[in-house]
Amino acid sequence: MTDIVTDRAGLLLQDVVIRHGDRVLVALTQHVAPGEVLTVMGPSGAGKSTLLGFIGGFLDPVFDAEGRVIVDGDDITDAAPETRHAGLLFQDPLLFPHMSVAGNLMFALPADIRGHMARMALVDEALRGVELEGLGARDTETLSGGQKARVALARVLLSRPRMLLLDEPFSKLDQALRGQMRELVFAKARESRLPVLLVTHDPADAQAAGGTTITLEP
Ligand SMILES: Nc1ncnc2c1ncn2[C@@H]1O[C@H](COP(=O)(O)OP(=O)(O)OP(=O)(O)O)[C@@H](O)[C@H]1O
Repeated sequence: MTDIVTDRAGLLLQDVVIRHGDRVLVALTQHVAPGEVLTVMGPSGAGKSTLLGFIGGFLDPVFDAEGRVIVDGDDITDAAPETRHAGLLFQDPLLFPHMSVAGNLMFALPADIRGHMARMALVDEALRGVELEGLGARDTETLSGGQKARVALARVLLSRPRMLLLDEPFSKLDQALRGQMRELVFAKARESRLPVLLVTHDPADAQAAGGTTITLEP
């Protein structure tokens, strides 16, 4: 066991080992401070998405996992996925099609925020936060790739996450958009003091993230 203080803020992965049969895919202990990024790199099949699945609570049962996932001192290792409050972003923005931007964002708002006006105000604020002010009424199908990525980010932030788990979220964007989007995501994480785990194949993402980078072995 690694001797680590578990009550500090941020995301702590303590003595995590993930196996598939006899193969050890992941073996690590890492702490990600609020607002900081841990970048996970490594070749295809190394286990990057598997690690995200373990943290988010959606690890396929073909894997054996041990170790603890601790967020702001709370041990969530055995918690149901929906109670972990992980904000997930993937390559694909996964927006609900043929629904307005505001409709997509409304879905993410916690149920304890009541009243249409209060909910709309939060949606509008979230849209301003990702520089999409005034686009609430648009059908998501009519948005550009970069705009869809911003809506996906706004939706995740509205869900009041305790951490961000990002699986190659910039890889479908072209070079210029990719740079803008990663700056926006990292800025929002710092602003909201969210620890971030970023899976990527792009060393430029790791460099822009500025935190620790680990490389999983094939
Ligand atoms: N449901 C599953 N059943 C069996 N093997 C699986 C399953 N999911 C993943 N694997 C295997 O586990 C290993 C790790 O997969 P994982 O998706 O975590 O890799 P990755 O590093 O994210 O790869 P990529 O960069 O291609 O996304 C791979 O060998 C993969 O084939």
